[in-house]
Amino acid sequence: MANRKYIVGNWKMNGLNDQLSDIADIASIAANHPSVDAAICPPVTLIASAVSQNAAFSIGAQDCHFNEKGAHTGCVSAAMIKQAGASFSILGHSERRADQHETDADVKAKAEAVHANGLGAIICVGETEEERDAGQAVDVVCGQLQGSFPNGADAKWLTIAYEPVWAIGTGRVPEAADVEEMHAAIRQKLGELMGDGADAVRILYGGSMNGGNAAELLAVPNVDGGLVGGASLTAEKFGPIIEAAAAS
Ligand SMILES: O=C(CO)COP(=O)(O)O
Repeated sequence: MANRKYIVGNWKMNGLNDQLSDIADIASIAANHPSVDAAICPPVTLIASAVSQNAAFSIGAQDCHFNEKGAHTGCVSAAMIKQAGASFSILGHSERRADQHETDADVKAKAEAVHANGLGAIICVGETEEERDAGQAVDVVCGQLQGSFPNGADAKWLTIAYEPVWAIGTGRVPEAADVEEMHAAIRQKLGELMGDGADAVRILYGGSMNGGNAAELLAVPNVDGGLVGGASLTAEKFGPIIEAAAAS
């Protein structure tokens, strides 16, 4: 049976208090499409307000530290994002792997930390353009998945997001056949890593998804949803993606 579609907006470093109304607008579109799981990950500063204003809508974080507490200036723990009201966190986004030198081992530890706090995790993987051109895309992504894979993984709390680095924020989207190949490879790798439960783990596609291409991407086998950046910032842009998921 196909998995329920999961459409997640990653606001990255965008959003001041004024944009809380966009989250409310997105939450009401989501409420009209109960067959789809939708969520927004605003900056950590907006999590508590977004949760208190939209009780029935899922709000996530974009990262957290793997340690419970301590001398980590500027970081937040899994317990902190939970207390703010987040129900899950994106982890290992390529922007963090690149800018913050996050390793697979860091991402694995973060996933185990969020799970220990009763939160869900979306682990991001994806190849660079150089890696794709060199024919290494599947090996790189499966290697990241293996290295980042948490102990105790279960579809109840774990989601994978395939985000080709070269498709993020560029308007470039891979061919459907390439998305299909990668998602099938991720599904197979999940099978090796966790056995029977692998089919229920949702695998999202991310990278320049928008209202115009969502239907085609969401129709690809093993694409169980989307992780959306730029097109998640307003209800006008994000709504059509939720609608495409509902129609898929
Ligand atoms: O990185 C992404 C989501 O995490 C994708 O970003 P864009 O949708 O802006 O390409």
